[in-house]
Amino acid sequence: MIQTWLHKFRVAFAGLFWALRDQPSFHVHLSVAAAVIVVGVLLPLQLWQWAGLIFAIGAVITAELFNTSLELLVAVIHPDRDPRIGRVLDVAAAAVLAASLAAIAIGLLILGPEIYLWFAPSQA
Ligand SMILES: Nc1ncnc2c1ncn2[C@@H]1O[C@H](COP(=O)(O)OP(=O)(O)OP(=O)(O)O)[C@@H](O)[C@H]1O
Repeated sequence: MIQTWLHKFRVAFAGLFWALRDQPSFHVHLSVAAAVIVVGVLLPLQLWQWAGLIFAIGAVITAELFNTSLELLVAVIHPDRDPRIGRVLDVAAAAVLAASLAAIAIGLLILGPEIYLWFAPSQA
């Protein structure tokens, strides 16, 4: 039982590390996520704000992993160009776009006011 779960984790982490190593899009997503986390650490964020940021980062990474998975699958089962395959990949890319736009909105809503308060002159 434990061996089965260890195997599930091992293959999942292998997929994650492969995507991190070989997919340039991931480097962009991870750089932005790292920048958001650094800014978040500098600000006095509450737990629910961290939860929002982590959820947004997780959603983008999840969408990118599914997109990458589909690209790999298409490369194997249908390497020739086909407009229907193109539409499948376009929709998968749109999922990453939708998650990224939502993450940008969440980041601005959470970090925007905090950054403003950080730079605003004290009223005291
Ligand atoms: N086999 C195919 N048939 C038709 N169109 C394709 C095919 N492969 C790729 N495309 C088109 O090229 C676009 C980019 O696909 P590709 O797999 O090159 O993604 P990518 O630019 O490497 O994305 P990412 O940076 O997420 O890895 C697709 O959205 C699709 O419109």
